[in-house]
Amino acid sequence: MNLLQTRWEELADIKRVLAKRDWFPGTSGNLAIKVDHDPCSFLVTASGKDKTIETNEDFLLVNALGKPVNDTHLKPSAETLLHVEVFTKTNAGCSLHVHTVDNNVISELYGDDGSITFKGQEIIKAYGLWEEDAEYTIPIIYNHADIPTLASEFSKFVKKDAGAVLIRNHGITAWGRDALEAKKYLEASEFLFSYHLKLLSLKALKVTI
Ligand SMILES: CSC[C@@H](O)[C@@H](O)C(=O)COP(=O)(O)O
Ligand SMILES: [Zn+2]
Repeated sequence: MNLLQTRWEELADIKRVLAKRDWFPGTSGNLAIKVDHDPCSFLVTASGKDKTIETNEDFLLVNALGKPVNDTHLKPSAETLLHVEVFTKTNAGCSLHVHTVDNNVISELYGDDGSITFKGQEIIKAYGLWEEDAEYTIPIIYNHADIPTLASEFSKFVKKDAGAVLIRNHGITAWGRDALEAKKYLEASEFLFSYHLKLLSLKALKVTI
């Protein structure tokens, strides 16, 4: 198998797993995996497709500008420019974007604060933070409809080879040095969102009864 096929299979595996979790409602979400560093090229999901279905047209190869490398009728994801920021500013190898109810609610609850910080949770180790009092902060940005504007706002928080950014009432983009790390950041974040919302609801219930 050549490098392109290997990366295709890796991304297809992640897409299959995330689809099983219902993390692509209404055709939302997009995934990207780096193929080459110099010049930069990456596979990205084709735009507007039902990402729960597997086809041989799920991904296309794009360059550092997010433009298709080969002649194709496929359109790169509408949010390809965000993945461009990840791959051109860091050594990340994979970038994942999903819309979930939990990430949308968290982004709305804490959107005015501009970030949410988690602490005192074992799963924070998934971000590579092993100290007992470790904290992990996820920035929350405004959901600009203009994608170049959204990408440039997003870019302000793309500083490390692995990370996560919430887009208010839209979704999350998480990335890592490889597919495993990007998935780990994404899953840890969704775990923390779900835990936090459950805890808030139960605390509110306790107050009212
Ligand atoms: C129906 S989801 C809205 C889309 O604009 C977008 O946010 C999204 O995540 C999927 O867009 P896509 O172009 O398929 O990658
Ligand atoms: Zn989106």
